[in-house]
Amino acid sequence: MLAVSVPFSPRLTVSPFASQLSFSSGDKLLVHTKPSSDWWWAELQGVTGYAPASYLQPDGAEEEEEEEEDTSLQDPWQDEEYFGSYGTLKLHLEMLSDKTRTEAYRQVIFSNSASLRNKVVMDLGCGTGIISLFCAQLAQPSVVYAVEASSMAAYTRQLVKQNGYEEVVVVLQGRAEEIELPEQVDVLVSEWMGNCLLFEFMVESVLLARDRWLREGGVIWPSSAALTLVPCQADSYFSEKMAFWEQPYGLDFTPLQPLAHQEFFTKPKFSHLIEPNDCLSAPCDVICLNMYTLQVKDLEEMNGQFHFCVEKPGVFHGFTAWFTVHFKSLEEGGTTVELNTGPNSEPTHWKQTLFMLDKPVSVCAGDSISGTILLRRNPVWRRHMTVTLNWNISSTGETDSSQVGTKTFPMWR
Ligand SMILES: NC(=[NH2+])NCCC[C@H]1O[C@@H](n2cnc3c(N)ncnc32)[C@H](O)[C@@H]1O
Repeated sequence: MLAVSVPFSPRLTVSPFASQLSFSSGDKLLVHTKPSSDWWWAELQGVTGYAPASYLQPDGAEEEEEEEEDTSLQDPWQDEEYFGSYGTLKLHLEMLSDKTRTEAYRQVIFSNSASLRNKVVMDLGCGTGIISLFCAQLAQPSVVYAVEASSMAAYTRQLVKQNGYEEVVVVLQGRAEEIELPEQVDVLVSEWMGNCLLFEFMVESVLLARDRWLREGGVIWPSSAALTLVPCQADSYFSEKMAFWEQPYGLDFTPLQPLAHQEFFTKPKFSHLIEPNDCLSAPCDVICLNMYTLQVKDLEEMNGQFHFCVEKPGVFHGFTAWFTVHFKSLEEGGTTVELNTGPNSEPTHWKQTLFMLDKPVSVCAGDSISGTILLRRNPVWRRHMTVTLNWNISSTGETDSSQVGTKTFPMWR
C-alpha cells in the first residue's frame, strides 16, 4: 500500500466512480489498489473511495522536492559532488595522461625558469601538484602555494615530500576563494579550463584569487583564452544516432527518430573528435578572454559573432567548438606558449564539443554561415551554462536563398 500526500488543493473533478473520496491539500491517503492509471482506491481516516491519481504524490516527495530545491540553493556549486570527483584518481589520471596539456604547462615553467627564480607562485587547483612540482623541478621559485580543495591535497603533500620539494612547495587544502596565504604572489598559474572552455566555471575561482592574491604587475597563466567555432560535417555521428533508425535489419524504425533527436542532439556532445576535413570553413575565435581584465560579472553572459565562408560542398550538421589558451612569457619578448585543443593540434582529453543542428543542411562552396553565439551562465547551478547559437545560411547560387536557425543547448542544466 502506498502512503500519498496531496501536494495542492485539487480542483473539483467528476469521478467516473460513484464513491469519490473527498480530501484536502496536505492530507495523507492510504492507497489500497490502482484499478486504473487515473483513479486509485484509497482511504482517509477510515473512509474509502476513489481519488484522482494525478493529485497524489508519494509521501515525503514534497519534502524531497523541497530538499532538492534547497540543496540547489544551498550548494549551487555542487561542491560536494565536484570536489568529490577530484578526490579520486580517475580525473587526475586523465589529465596527467593528457601529454599535450601537461607538457604545455611544463614548457611554460621550463621556458620561464630563469624569471621564476625567487618568485612567489600560486598553483590554483593543483590536483596532484604536477604544475607545482614542475616549478620546483625546473626553476627556483622562493615558494609555491599549491592550493587544492579536494581530499587529493593530502596525497599531494605526500608527493611533494616523496620528491624532496617540501622546502619549496606548500600544499594548502581548501577553496582558493577561502584560504589565507601569508603573502601576495608574483605568479598565479592554474589549469582551470573545462569543456567548451568554461564548463565547471572554475575560472571564477581564478579571477577571485587574482583579485585577492596576485600582486600589482603579477603574471597570470594562462594569460588569455579563446573559444573557437567552426561549421562542420558530422556524418558518422549523424548516421550512428539518427540514420540508424531508417532501416535496421530491414525494418522501419523511423518513429524512433524524434526520440533519438531528443536524446542525442539536444545537448552538446562532449569529447567529440572532429577531423580537419569535417570543417566546412576556416574556424573563427568567437569569444576572447583577457585574464587580466576579465571580471566575474562578465561570465554571466558572453557573446560572440561569426561569419564563415563555406569552402567546399558538404552537409552542415552542426558547429564544433574548442579552445586555445596562451601563456605570455615572464620575460619581455620571450616566447608565448600556446595550448590549442583544436582539430589541427595534438588531441587532448577535452577533444572538441559538437553542437548538432535539428536538421542537417546541404551547403555549397561560397555559401556563408553567419550569426551569433551566446554563453549564458545558469543563475542557479553555477557550474552550468546554456549555449545559444543563431545562424543564417545564405547561398549565392542560381537561386539566392537563405535559411535561418537558432538552437539553445544546455550544459548541462
Ligand atoms: N581544468 C579543469 N576543468 N579541471 C582541472 C583542475 C581541477 C582541480 O582544481 C581543483 N579546484 C577546482 N576549483 C577549486 C577551487 N576553487 N579551489 C581549490 N581547488 C579547486 C579541483 O579539486 C581539481 O583538483
